[in-house]
Amino acid sequence: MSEFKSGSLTATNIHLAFGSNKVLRGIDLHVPQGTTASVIGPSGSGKSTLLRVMNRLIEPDQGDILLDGRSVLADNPDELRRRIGMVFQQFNLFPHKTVVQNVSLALSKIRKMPKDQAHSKAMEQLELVGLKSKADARPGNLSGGQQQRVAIARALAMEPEVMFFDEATSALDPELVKGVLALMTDLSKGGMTMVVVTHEMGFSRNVSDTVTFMDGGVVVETGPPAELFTEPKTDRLKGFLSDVL
Ligand SMILES: Nc1ncnc2c1ncn2[C@@H]1O[C@H](COP(=O)(O)OP(=O)(O)OP(=O)(O)O)[C@@H](O)[C@H]1O
Repeated sequence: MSEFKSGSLTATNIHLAFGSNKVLRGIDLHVPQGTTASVIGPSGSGKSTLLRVMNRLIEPDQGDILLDGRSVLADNPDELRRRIGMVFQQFNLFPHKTVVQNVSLALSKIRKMPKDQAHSKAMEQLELVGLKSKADARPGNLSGGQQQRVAIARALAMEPEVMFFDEATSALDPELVKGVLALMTDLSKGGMTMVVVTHEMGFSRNVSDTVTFMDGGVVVETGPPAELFTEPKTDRLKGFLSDVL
């Protein structure tokens, strides 16, 4: 998997409040092209909100977001969301469409690709995630792990420059987590630029290039996994790791 279009992603001094709840308080995150950044931290620390701000599902109160060094805040948010693929905890597949239709729909509707072309592109993506044989099934007849792989195929079909994963394995039964993490690992090794919010410390430690530990809406520590996991500098990270490892 080395054919990805890929860009660098930078967020600088991001602030966001929901009413009086200051959820993001000056976040900086730099994800060089072709690398994987994992974002870890306790529940409520602002990780999911940060992803949503970076693809402009939510507008920041302050700060900038740059793709390939250029600010995207003035662009049409729909255009940005085409450049950043997102995979959520819930797969949000259309239950009454087939698997291949779920993948091809956005290609024909948003990319305006002719239907037969969208279908072959969708089949290619399903092959990539190991689910070509399920093309004509309904999502409800697939396991949760397979459904999540369809959601990943759907995002990849749009040829994003960056992929966001927001707790992509949290809703899965433990035995299904492995397959999805293996696919994410393949994407990472294949050179996709990725931001992965995760509770999977094994992925964060063994696959990501950098780890960012958030707590209370700020970045407490960031660096290579070997550093953060073996020599945490702050009591907050030490405490978090002793709880989760
Ligand atoms: N749409 C919203 N409106 C109001 N408050 C929100 C909204 N979304 C998130 N919040 C609040 O923002 C804070 C951070 O939430 P967020 O989901 O970003 O945390 P998280 O680190 O991803 O947590 P988790 O690991 O549990 O998913 C929480 O206090 C949450 O209640």
